[in-house]
This record gives sequence, structure tokens and C-alpha cells, in this order.
Amino acid sequence: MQTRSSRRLANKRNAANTSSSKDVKSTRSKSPATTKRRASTSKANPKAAAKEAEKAKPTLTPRQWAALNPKTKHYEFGGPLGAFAMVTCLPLLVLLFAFGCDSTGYEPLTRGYRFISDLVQFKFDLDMLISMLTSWNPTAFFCFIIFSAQLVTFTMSLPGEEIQGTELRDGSKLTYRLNGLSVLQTSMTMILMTSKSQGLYFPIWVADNFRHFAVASLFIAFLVSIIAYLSSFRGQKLLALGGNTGNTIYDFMIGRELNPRINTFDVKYFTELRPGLIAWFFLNICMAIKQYSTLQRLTNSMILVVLFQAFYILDALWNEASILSTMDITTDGFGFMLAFGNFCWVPMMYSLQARYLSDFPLDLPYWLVAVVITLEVGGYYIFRASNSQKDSFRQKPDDPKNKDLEYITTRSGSRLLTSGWWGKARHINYLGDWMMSIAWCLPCGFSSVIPWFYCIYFAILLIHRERRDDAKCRDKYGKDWDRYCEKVPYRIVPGVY
Ligand SMILES: NC(=O)C1=CN([C@@H]2O[C@H](COP(=O)(O)OP(=O)(O)OC[C@H]3O[C@@H](n4cnc5c(N)ncnc54)[C@H](OP(=O)(O)O)[C@@H]3O)[C@@H](O)[C@H]2O)C=CC1
Ligand SMILES: CC(C)=CCC[C@@H](C)[C@H]1CC=C2C3=C(CC[C@@]21C)[C@@]1(C)CC[C@H](O)C(C)(C)[C@@H]1CC3
Repeated sequence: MQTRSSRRLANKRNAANTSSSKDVKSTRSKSPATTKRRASTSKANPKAAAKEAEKAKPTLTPRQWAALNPKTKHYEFGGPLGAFAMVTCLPLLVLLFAFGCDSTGYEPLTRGYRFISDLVQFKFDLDMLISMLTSWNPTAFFCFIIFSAQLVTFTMSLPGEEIQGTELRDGSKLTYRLNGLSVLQTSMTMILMTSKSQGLYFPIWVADNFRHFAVASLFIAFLVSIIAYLSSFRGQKLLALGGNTGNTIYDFMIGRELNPRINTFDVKYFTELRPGLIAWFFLNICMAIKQYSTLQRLTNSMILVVLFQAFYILDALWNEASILSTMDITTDGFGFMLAFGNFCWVPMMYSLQARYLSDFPLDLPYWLVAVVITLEVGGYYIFRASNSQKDSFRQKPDDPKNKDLEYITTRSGSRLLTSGWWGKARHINYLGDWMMSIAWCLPCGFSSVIPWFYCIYFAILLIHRERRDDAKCRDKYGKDWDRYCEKVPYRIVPGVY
């Protein structure tokens, strides 16, 4: 994909980056004294070091900048029309689920339809409008904003191992601080300390005001994505190869800038692994506490759902370094899709099962508990073992456990595994993840299809994601990818798909 001139620019930028920032450590051309001074500046004051690195980047002429950021020629997600549909329909779906589901029933579609038909027939009287507006809870709104601000503060201030991401198109490498688990622990402790003085009042209040939190998360998602889109035009930013079409709505949705940063604070990395996962973790606990407060006990279905999902979130934060090689970080820009996905979609839609069970408690027979546990353990095993095998093979190919694995070497130098987990299907890790999604929905029973939403949506997301990744790899590896596909014919489910 890289043109010759963009490669030349990449080398030029790389030289500047390597000599100026602690981000790229290996090939410095400065004197040891300068190097030492810079290293100590970056340790003592990472903000100043980041500014210094930014200043040291050569200013490109408009033509050079355009060569580094070629115009995107192909659309994904149905182009501008699809992007418009995503920006409008997905938030509406969140609102429909937030307002259409409560302890009286889980019927977002009927309620949504009634609401719209009343609106169309002008049955929407003033009293109704007033009652809607006065039911808005500004406290919940501000709580969500303070919660998000706290996550930013903790991410920036708590210590953590600093590691480098994959090499970017302009030759530079960014540094990321791994402190996800400390951020989760600190934010949960803060919340628990606040709510302890009020008994269990705070978590129950959060569960009761779920819809207001949904509105707040939507507001933040739009705010963050608008700011990200506008700031992508300031200065000479490295853009995502897929997000520079020039079409406003499309670029806004897919993400224009590759790695928006405020000094050392990486907005995309933060968004991907903090607000969504941590808010989801917390909302689930609130739903469980709400069930406990009404029943004076927890049902086995609630225990299973909350434990499984908490484990999934802890696992993601424990392995947070592995996200640095996913397409969200290496390829996609930061736009509405990721901001909305993480600030709003993940916490509000992924917590649906726990929310459903707090409104409609259910005790599962032992045989079903056994089925659910088997699915979760089997799914997690496939998910984690396959992801770890790929990470370990890529990072330590000489490790004894990787020595017997078969692979093909591509012309770009990367190796593609053709045995082990990655010889069974090209995205066997998706299968494991999807099996876990069944284990999370099954405890909700079959009285309503709504809590099954996650499992259905996730199948669509994974099938679409596999197609996107396939296109990316075909573009990157050309004929080598065809060779790999011949050896490993199945996409996600061995022998089936
Ligand atoms: N819960 C949720 O909502 C979601 C969860 N996920 C999960 O996130 C995880 C990461 O998924 P994702 O980012 O899609 O990508 P993957 O972890 O599946 O990685 C795909 C990349 O791996 C490399 N690769 C492909 N085949 C091989 C091979 N045979 N040998 C070695 N390397 C190979 C290629 O990158 P390269 O260019 O380096 O060769 C390819 O682009 C998955 O487990 C998924 O289930 C994802 C989305 C949503
Ligand atoms: C249609 C729509 C709302 C699109 C937005 C998609 C996002 C919800 C997902 C895109 C990739 C994601 C990942 C995770 C959560 C969902 C989103 C943001 C993830 C953080 C979940 C935990 C995993 O262990 C993971 C870290 C591998 C994963 C990364 C991708």
C-alpha cells in the first residue's frame, strides 16, 4: 500500500522520531550526552518529552504530507449512506433499549413504534413532553461525566509498564502505559468508598437511572468524536488509510486520525480499554445489587452472568498489551465508531443480560448451569489459547513451545501460522468469543429475545470483522494470503464456515 515517496517520508520521519523521543529507542544518532539528557527529560516530564518529539518531527510540504496520507478510494460499511445510518440508527437503538426495557417488560420495538406513531399523529401533547424533560436526571448525567474524567486522571497518573506499539506507517512507534487493572481497581475502590456511606443506595440508584446514564454516554460519545474529527485537521496528523475519503460523514464515522494524542495520553488506546469495559463491569455489579435488594439473594443465573463478564473484562485488561496489534489500534482511525462503541455501546448494550436478570430473576436447573459453564470454559479456552498462540509465535518464534508449529513465510517477512489453532480456521479466536456470548445469554432463558441481542449482534460483528480483516490481509500479503487460505480454508468455524 505504501508508495515509494511515502516510504521515503517514513524514513525521514523515523529518523527524526528516533533521535528525539524515548518512544523509539534503538537507533539514535545523537551524542550520548544529548541522549542522556533527553531520556531524563522524558522520564521526569513525559509531557515535555512528547512536545519535544512533536517539535522535532520535520515539517512536511503539503505534497509530502499528501503522499504520506493518500486519499482513501474505497468505502466500507456501505459508504456514506451506511455511515449516516450507523451514526443515527445505532444511538437510537441504544435509546430504544434503554427506554423500552424496564421491570414492566422488555419490548423496545413496540414502545418505540408507539412513541413514533404518536409523534406522527401529533398525539404528542405538551404534558408528555414536559414529563419527559422533567424526568431527565442531571445528576446521573454529571456522574457519568465525572466517572469518565476520573478514568482519564487515573490513566494518566497511575504507574504502569511502558511498552512500544507496532511500527506506524511513518516509521515511528508510540509508547503505551499498561495500567488498566490499576485504573479498574482504583475507580471501583473510589466508587465503593463513596457508596459505603450510603449503604447500597448508590448502585441501586445507578441501576434505576440506567436510561439517564445511556443518554449521558451518548452525549460523551458524540462530543469526543466531534472533537476528534475536528482536531484531525489541525497540524500534520498521521491519518488512517481508510478514513481519508474527504466525505465528512464517512470520515467522521470511520475515524480520520490514526492515533490522536494529547501529549502522552493516547485517546484511542484509552477509549478502547477503559470507559467501556470499566463501566460495563460496574453496571453489572449495580444490576446484581439491585436484584439482591429486591430478592434478598442472588439467582444462580445472575451470579453466572456477572462472574463470566467480569472475568472477560479482567482478562482483557490483564492482556491489554495484546490489543496493540489489533486492527482497531494499528489500522482504524479514531472516530465515531470507536468512541460510540466504547463510551456508549459496550456499557449500555453489553450489560443487557444483567439488567434483564435484575428485572426478571431466574434460577436455572443444574443441568443448564452445567451446559452454560461448559460453553464458557470451552469458549474461553479457544479464545485465549488461540490469541496467546499467535502473540507468542509472533513475539518469540524460537520459544520451544512454538518450534513445532508450521507456518508460511510471506514476502513481507511476516509469518502466518498454518498449524495449531490457526490451522483449524483463519479466525478460530472469534469462535471462542462467540461461544462465550452464548454462555452469557443462555442464563436469561427463552421468554424474551431481547437479552439474546448480544449473541446475535456479536455473530454479525464477527462475520463482518473477519471479512474486513481478510481484505486487509489480502491487500498486505497478496498471493501469500491466497496460499494461506488454500491451506486453511475455513474462516471461523472449522468444517462449517
Ligand atoms: N467482545 C467484543 O466486542 C469484541 C471482541 N473482539 C476480540 O478481539 C480479539 C482480537 O481480534 P481482531 O482484532 O479482530 O484480530 P485477530 O486477533 O484475529 O488478528 C488478526 C490479525 O492477525 C494476523 N494473522 C492472521 N492470521 C494469522 C496467522 N495464521 N498467523 C499469524 N498471524 C495471523 C493478521 O495481522 P498481521 O498484519 O500482523 O499479519 C491479522 O490481521 C479476538 O479474540 C476477538 O474475538 C473483537 C471485536 C469485538
Ligand atoms: C456496530 C458498532 C457499535 C461498532 C462498534 C464496535 C465496538 C463495540 C467493538 C470494536 C472492537 C471492540 C473490541 C472490544 C470491545 C468492543 C469493540 C470496542 C474489546 C475491548 C473487548 C474485550 C476483548 O478482550 C478485546 C480487548 C480483545 C476487545 C478488542 C476489540
